[in-house]
Amino acid sequence: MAGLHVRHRKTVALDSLDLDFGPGVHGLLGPNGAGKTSLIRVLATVAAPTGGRVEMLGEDIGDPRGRAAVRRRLGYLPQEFGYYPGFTVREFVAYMAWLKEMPAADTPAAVERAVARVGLADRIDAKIKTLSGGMVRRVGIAQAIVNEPKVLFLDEPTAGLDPEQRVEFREMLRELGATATVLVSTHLVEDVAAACTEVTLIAAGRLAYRGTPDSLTALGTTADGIGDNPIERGYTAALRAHRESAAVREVAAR
Ligand SMILES: Nc1ncnc2c1ncn2[C@@H]1O[C@H](COP(=O)(O)OP(=O)(O)OP(=O)(O)O)[C@@H](O)[C@H]1O
Repeated sequence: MAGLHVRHRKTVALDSLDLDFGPGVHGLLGPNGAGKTSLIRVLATVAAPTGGRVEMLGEDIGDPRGRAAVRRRLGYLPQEFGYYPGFTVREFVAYMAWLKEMPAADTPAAVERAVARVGLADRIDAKIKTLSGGMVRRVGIAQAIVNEPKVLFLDEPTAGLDPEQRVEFREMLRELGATATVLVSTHLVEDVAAACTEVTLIAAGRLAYRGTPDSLTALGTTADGIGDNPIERGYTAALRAHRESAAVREVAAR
């Protein structure tokens, strides 16, 4: 993507962002209001940017035909996902497969595979309204992966999962990252350390840091950050360094 700009009324959520994501699992980190959801919504083609260009899977998503082609190969779990409480898990995931224009003949097996992958095979015919919050989150992940997407966007996917499910989820992320580009927004720095191949940190709509989880951890052992473990210290140190250089640039521009 190049020069990506998103504005919500007077708030600039993304400020001329230039980024590329290759195969693997990318952790998207940043403080509240950094612009993570705004970025994911544009990449998932549910919101149009106010400026800039995004190319994905060889298509320009600013073009309706490119967007339609990408949507069939894309998976998206929104931060808050809407579902029909009276639907069963099977019905809901099948409905999402239909929206993604999957061939009807492939859908039943694909639904069962996706639901099994998130550990809900035994609840596939339960109504969603009877599931716990963490299980509903897993239904959200199942609908995102039902079409075996080449690009997958997950906005806070581990919110509401219990510790055991989070560990299982990280394992699934690593598997998904072997064949797809996965972008995961999270506040849980330890999820990033465990499952991501690359970390992108944004702050106030700009790129603040990019590197591997190991390089962020290394930063936490040498730089002056705060946190309970090296990667958390790396995160806070990178954020601080970015804010200091942004302040210097602002003074210089006056
Ligand atoms: N619909 C909206 N109307 C007005 N302002 C918005 C809207 N959506 C987002 N914003 C603003 O845009 C900025 C970026 O928000 P965004 O939700 O993308 O951040 P985030 O990094 O996902 O935050 P969080 O970690 O809290 O989920 C924030 O200042 C937010 O207040």
